[in-house]
Amino acid sequence: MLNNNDICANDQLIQAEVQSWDYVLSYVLPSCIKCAIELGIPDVLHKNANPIMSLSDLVANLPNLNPSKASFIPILMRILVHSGLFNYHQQQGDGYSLTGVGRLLLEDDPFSKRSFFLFAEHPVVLNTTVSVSNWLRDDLPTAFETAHGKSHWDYCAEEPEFSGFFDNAMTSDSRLISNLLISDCCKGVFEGLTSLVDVGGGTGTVAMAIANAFPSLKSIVLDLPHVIGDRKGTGNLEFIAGSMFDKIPHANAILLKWILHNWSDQDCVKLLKKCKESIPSKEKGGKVIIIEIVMEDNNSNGSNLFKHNT
Ligand SMILES: C[S@@+](CC[C@H](N)C(=O)[O-])C[C@H]1O[C@@H](n2cnc3c(N)ncnc32)[C@H](O)[C@@H]1O
Ligand SMILES: COc1cc(O)c2c(=O)c(O)c(-c3ccc(O)c(O)c3)oc2c1
Repeated sequence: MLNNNDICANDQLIQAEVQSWDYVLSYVLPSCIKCAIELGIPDVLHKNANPIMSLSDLVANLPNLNPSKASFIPILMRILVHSGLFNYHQQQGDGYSLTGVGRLLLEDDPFSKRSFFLFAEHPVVLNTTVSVSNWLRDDLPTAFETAHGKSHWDYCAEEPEFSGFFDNAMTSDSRLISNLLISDCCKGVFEGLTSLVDVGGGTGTVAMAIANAFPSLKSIVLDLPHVIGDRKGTGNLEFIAGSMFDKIPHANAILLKWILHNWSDQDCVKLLKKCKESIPSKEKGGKVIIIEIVMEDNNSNGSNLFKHNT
């Protein structure tokens, strides 16, 4: 048993205590970001900070803030300043402005990540994340099924409100990535292709950018019927509703952006075999282009575990 003097001298314990508060309170920041977005703070700052906006002007311009809650805004702003989303300018007469990452919370920024923040804090997602330990104890394939009784995709087909949040989140990421894909650093991948299927291509943001950048390349978006809806292509862009596990249209190339990570290894093998059936051989120019977030394997322990199991 440690006495008080031992605790005082135990640097490791003090450090662990500090670190544990970081973990315990880590739920605060995402909920503050959601709150700021829903109150319209980033957009109000963007329109009115010239170059900074005072707290009283900010509070007066928030469209749906109940006046009785105005005194809570400084603490919200303090958390968001501390986290690097807003700047606080003390020398220039007390005021706020947006930082570079804060700009990504704007509704109309071309690379806005707003929808991803709102999706990540959606109650359906939060209920999934708190179900992980139950999922590890039951025999269902995903934590989503443990929490909601059906797969994420079946749920989306039945719940247009949640499906909209998900599709908007994916679209927000695709805007930045599609600009990158057609830029000098990546466009070589598409040169010489005459057709491409964006499998699970969602609302078509990436396929549309590729179709515009390469007029002689036909871009096809394949996704589930509730995502394609009544989207119609134009010119060299086509939308097809269907399941990638049934049939993938024939093309020179297939794009899989953020698809494989959603599926088990067995399903990925099934899907990649379907892809192979739909493209020419490698020698004849066929290719599958995969875009995923890759974790670096610097201290190998975690990912080696996975390698042993698969
Ligand atoms: C993580 S999202 C990625 C969307 C898009 N590729 C992107 O990066 O923004 C996965 C997509 O796969 C689609 N999807 C899921 N199951 C599918 C299936 N069986 N056939 C076709 N698309 C499917 C979903 O509707 C969703 O649009
Ligand atoms: C880079 O961040 C990503 C990328 C993705 O492709 C997905 C994704 O596909 C996904 O289903 C989900 C997801 C997470 C929790 C849920 O409860 C849920 O219904 C869906 O999150 C993602 C996050």
